[in-house]
Amino acid sequence: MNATEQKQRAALAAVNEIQDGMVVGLGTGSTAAFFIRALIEKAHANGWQITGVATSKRSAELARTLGMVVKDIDEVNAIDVTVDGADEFDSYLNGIKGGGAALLYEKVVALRSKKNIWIVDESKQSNRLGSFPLPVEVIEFGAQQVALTLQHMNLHPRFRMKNEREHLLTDSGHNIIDVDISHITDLTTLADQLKSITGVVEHGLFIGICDKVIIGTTPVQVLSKN
Ligand SMILES: O=C[C@H](O)[C@H](O)[C@H](O)COP(=O)(O)O
Repeated sequence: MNATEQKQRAALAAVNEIQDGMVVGLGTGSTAAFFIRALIEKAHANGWQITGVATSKRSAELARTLGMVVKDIDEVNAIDVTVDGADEFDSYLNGIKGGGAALLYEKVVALRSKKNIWIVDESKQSNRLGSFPLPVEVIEFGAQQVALTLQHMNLHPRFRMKNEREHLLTDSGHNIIDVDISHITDLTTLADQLKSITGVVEHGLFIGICDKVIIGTTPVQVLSKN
């Protein structure tokens, strides 16, 4: 079964975690898009009232186009569960996110959710995080200075590009600098160091946030936090 089929299977399995009346955090990316479509289909078929809280303009637009009520995070009292993809995860359910540049809103929503589920294909599983470049979201002003700091930290920074000349801009108008953390062993310390750099808004290390990973293999594998 290829990666796309696995993403679809994981997304379908995650829909089983949702009940009528829930406020659901909607992740971003190709796997999350499968989930949004499948959830809305089930909600329509069963007459469910589901409210979505989106982690990107893309996901909000997709959900609204398909008929879901999507609210801003500040308009809901609580988020029952968030279902999102991941770029890499390990056996502790820590991971790297932000391959689609949505890490900031994804983390804001995840940290306010009662439960976080990641839906993935098996290629995302890793013994040690760092094969996927870690996205660091930075404000545009002084972004080159932050890149220099990251260079001095030996993290081989590279700006995420929109095209040959322009930096990519996130939904918040920030830049993304991808860094190489494959040689770093203490990721908690690295996370703290990155957050302490003025100009850094957030990074894509999600440590201790995910409660459950659903891998769309046959049969589906579920990893839960102890
Ligand atoms: O910024 C994007 C997100 O973190 C995505 O959830 C992540 O990149 C996984 O995307 P996909 O499901 O397309 O592999």
